[in-house]
Amino acid sequence: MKKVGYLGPKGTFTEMAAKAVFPNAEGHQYKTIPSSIDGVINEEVDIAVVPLENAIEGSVNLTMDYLLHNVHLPIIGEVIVPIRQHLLGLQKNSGDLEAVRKVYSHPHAIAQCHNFLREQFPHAEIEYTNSTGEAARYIMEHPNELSVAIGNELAAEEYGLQILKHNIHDFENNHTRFIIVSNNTVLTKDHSPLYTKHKTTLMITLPSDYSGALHQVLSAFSWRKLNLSKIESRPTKTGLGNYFFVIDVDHGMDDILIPGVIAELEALQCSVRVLGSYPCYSINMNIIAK
Ligand SMILES: O=C(O)C(=O)C[C@]1(C(=O)O)C=C[C@@H](O)C=C1
Repeated sequence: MKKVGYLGPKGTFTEMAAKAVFPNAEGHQYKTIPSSIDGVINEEVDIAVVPLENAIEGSVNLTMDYLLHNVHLPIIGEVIVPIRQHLLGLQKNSGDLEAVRKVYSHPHAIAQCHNFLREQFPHAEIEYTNSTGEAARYIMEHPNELSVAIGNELAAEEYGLQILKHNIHDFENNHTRFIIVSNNTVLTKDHSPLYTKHKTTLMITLPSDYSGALHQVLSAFSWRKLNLSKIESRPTKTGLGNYFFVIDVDHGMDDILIPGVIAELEALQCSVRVLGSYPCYSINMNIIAK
């Protein structure tokens, strides 16, 4: 049986993502995103599932930078999960939300609910936790505090909390994209009925800063009619203004088009690292509810 590592404790969105794609795997919970990735490097687990991008908050830079700078681990899959943030608390505190002193959650969950928090709890303190699951567990463990958490319905169930308010995220179309990394596993379109398409992610470093450099890079994709679904620049961490580009191509690795792009970019003196070519899965609320 495969072992899958993810951000714990029980009741995180990452657990939802991992269980949707690997329903029969043995789950291992880690305290942070880097430690779940290290779990694969240290061979404690076969696979790690980590968040990479949220529709409201943007990229999870911690994940991106850890994969770019700290480890060499291929991306073997992607899963997109709808994110429904709820206000969670103990039943005994449910009657008096005005009395709430502190709101606990993961920084991204807090950021997804900024407007709600400003309107409903203008004077409450925000306490950041390593995950939404950790916030929910904290509320359960501290019944005498006048505190609430932001998290999902799995966490409410796991820690015996009540959903005090449903769907408190500020924008309806809230989704998070998780990536799956592994050294010993290859996923295919047949792995799961949630399959949608294949993608390839490339990390490209330009040789130097000259006019039209990025245009040349992009034209290698455009004349081959390769659609890009994301382009992002991240600091190389070698000095101000030094960046590389991370580009998602809506196309799996093949024998002609992607190798052609790579050869063309290398001829332009760019360096290219393939971060992964992988199947994408997408889940809906009905699957989560099961
Ligand atoms: O705290 C969790 O539940 C997580 O799985 C982390 C995380 C994130 O890092 O963005 C995942 C999905 C949501 O966007 C909020 C938090």
